Amino acid sequence: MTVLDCTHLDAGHVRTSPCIRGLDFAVDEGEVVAILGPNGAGKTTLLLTLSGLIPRMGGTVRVGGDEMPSGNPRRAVRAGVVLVPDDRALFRRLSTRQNLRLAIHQRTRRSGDHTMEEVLQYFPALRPRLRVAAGQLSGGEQQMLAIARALLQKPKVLLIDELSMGLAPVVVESIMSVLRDVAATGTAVVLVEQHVRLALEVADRAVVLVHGTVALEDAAATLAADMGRVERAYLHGVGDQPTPA
Ligand SMILES: Nc1ncnc2c1ncn2[C@@H]1O[C@H](COP(=O)(O)OP(=O)(O)OP(=O)(O)O)[C@@H](O)[C@H]1O
Repeated sequence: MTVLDCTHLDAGHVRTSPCIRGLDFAVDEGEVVAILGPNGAGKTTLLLTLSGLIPRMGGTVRVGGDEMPSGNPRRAVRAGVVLVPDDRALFRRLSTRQNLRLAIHQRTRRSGDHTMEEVLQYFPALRPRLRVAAGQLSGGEQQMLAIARALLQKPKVLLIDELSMGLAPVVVESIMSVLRDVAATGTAVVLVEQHVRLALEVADRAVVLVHGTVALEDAAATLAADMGRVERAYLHGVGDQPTPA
């Protein structure tokens, strides 16, 4: 069942020139979708718009069938749309446990919220690090903490911007496998990723954004088996043109 549905979405930072134009995009419960595309394609802008951190310029965003007001991050979180931003936005001087406690304190009153214990089961590596300041954690541990904190909000749609940034591939793979477990519980996961191969390994479906529109969209496994299509979409903004002779 569709959990997030955008139609004719226009978004951006300068009203006269939206960098997302007329985007139609939907995600099902339990689906992992990778948003790929070259620098400046509008991937981060899309996540910021979906999470209400910047107002949209046109179109609609529905979560569980309910239309979201534009530019209302609290409402987005209440509806179940939770963002892990690319800078991870941790309280660096607070301990791992304090960061998690703050998230529990902030969470909404929806029933069935995750407890700290439940999210630590996803990331057991954080257990011995609970007293350590977030700023002292390794990059991988910080990313785990950022995702654990987001899970405490009991997201219906988890948006993650550049999970792999600054992390070794082996660390990224282990975090991505946790995301598959999260998706198996029905949470939709939307990953903006520069690391195309790793993203295609974990995702069910991938969307290549170029200049704010969908240049290519297909099952991740299909794209992983034909990276030439992905490369052509990046280079030319079209995914299905024949390779030039
Ligand atoms: N705060 C801002 N003010 C004005 N323009 C911005 C701002 N942030 C991004 N942009 C512009 O919006 C466009 C889309 O940027 P966005 O960061 O969404 O792209 P992206 O696909 O996430 O790329 P990257 O991988 O480089 O982050 C770019 O042209 C960028 O220069």
